[in-house]
Amino acid sequence: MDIDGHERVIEVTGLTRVYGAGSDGFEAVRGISFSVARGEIFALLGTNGAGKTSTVELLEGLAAPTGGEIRVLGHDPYRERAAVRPRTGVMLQEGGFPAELTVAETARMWAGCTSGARPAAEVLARVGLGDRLGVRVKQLSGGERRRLDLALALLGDPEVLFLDEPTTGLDAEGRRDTWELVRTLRDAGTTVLLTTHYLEEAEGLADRLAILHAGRIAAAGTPAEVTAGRPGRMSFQLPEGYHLGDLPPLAALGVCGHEHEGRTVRLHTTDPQRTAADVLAWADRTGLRLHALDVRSASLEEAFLGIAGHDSGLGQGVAA
Ligand SMILES: Nc1ncnc2c1ncn2[C@@H]1O[C@H](COP(=O)(O)OP(=O)(O)OP(=O)(O)O)[C@@H](O)[C@H]1O
Repeated sequence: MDIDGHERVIEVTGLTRVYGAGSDGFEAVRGISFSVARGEIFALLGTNGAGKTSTVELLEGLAAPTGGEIRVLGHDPYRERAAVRPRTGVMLQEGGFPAELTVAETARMWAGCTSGARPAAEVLARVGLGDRLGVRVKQLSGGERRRLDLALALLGDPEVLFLDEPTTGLDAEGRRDTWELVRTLRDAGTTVLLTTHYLEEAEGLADRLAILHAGRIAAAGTPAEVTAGRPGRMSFQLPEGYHLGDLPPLAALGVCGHEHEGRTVRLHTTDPQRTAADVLAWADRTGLRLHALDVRSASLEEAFLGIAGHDSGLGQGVAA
């Protein structure tokens, strides 16, 4: 089956995963369905404990689902692991490699277990570890370890790449380099499924995404589809002596919610252009200059908070 003419490389239907049994059982994944086309970057986004890792482990064939069905490259990744594994690359959250081995030794060891492995030095250079070949794993920084994990996932030149929080622990530059590499892989036809806490990462990188919340998909689509119809935001500082009540009636400005903290006013609006035009016209009429002026359409962050609530614990402003 196709998505807009592209082959579906990952198909998930009614997937459930229950930990434990009987009345003590906990349903971490509660009947989710989605598919990923060849050459697409698909992000699974969610709060802590939403079920991202539980889902990805099933896609990787590390455990059998409690219910539902998974097809990766047309096969059941658990029952037909031998058919799927050589064509997929997996970057787990914790690589757990022997601390005493060097970067080059680790990659060579891994290459020995990987069918059709690329030369280790080439792959390490690709993730920016070309000058760290002789360094022991225990001496690597957290970010360098994530890059080593990524290199190992790439050794077999996989058709499908699973990345579980690939940029956690990376600094802004390392994160951008990883995004660039993931885009290059996608452009060369690799299908990438990644999990992330970082909204900017999903927004900037993913062709499509699903927001998981409490084991269910709360929203899915392209970043633009997921944010469509969500309120945008206008914020500014009112000059000394002015109050929110001095503005025209908020409902008449298209405002559907607001916050006022100190001198800063934040308006939530379904029509940012109209709200901005009306507020600026009011400021002109009144002879005011509004400082720290900012108008923006709904971001994935707003969509996410709308779904998951304000205690989401998600990373924000990553690349700042
Ligand atoms: N082995 C297990 N036994 C029991 N419960 C588990 C087990 N593994 C995960 N869970 C629970 O399942 C739920 C989903 O966990 P999961 O690790 O899939 O979430 P996640 O979205 O990846 O979260 P995070 O972002 O924190 O990694 C959580 O409530 C977690 O406590």
